[in-house]
Amino acid sequence: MEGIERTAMTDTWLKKHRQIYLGATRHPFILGIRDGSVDLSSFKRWLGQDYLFVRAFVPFVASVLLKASKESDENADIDVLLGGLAALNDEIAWFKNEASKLGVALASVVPHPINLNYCRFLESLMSPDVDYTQAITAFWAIETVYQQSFAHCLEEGSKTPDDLKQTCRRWGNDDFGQYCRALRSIADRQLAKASDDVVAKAEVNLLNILEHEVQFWNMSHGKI
Ligand SMILES: Cc1ncc(CNC=O)c(N)n1
Repeated sequence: MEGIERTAMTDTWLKKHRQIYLGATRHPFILGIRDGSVDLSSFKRWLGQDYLFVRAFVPFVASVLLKASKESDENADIDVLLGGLAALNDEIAWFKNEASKLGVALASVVPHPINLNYCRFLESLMSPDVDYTQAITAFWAIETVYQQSFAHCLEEGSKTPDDLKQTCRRWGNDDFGQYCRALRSIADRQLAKASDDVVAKAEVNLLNILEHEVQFWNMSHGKI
């Protein structure tokens, strides 16, 4: 392998699965935010469900941190993951504040079956049988879908209403973009030294995540 640079795995996958990836990051719900046509009831439904998702995401991120501490020799990985947990702490406070502004009672939000399904998938990734490479790759994918989706709503030419801009900035800001790039480079480093079996599993997980994310956005319509 010496002297031969393997192309970054995530790059290969995003090219190979471009259409599915765009299905998750350019979903009609996001396009509706971007052009201002989204309705408030959809936004509120997404907010309530995503709050529940984020609460379930915390133990998943903790499990990735635990795997990093056991399986990675890089202290820097822990720093990145700890930053991720700190961001989730802010995020939960933001959800509570946003929900109270919009009159969404978080304590009485009933988790939708699509949400429960995604949370069950997260739980399966927390198993000790799932190694650090798979866990960090899944983590990168989940964060990146939100980063890319909301950054799209802030690009030149977008007509995102002012009151939705702060939501978009939460995931679409440059720091979050930098953080996602850090996760991506950890994932690529791990994938470059992983067995074919682990790489294959990580790719299947990526496809599952993209599908879960599409379903999650679909939920905002309230028709399913
Ligand atoms: C369904 C879903 N996917 C990804 C994220 C982004 N990560 C943490 O906030 C999220 N909030 N919700």
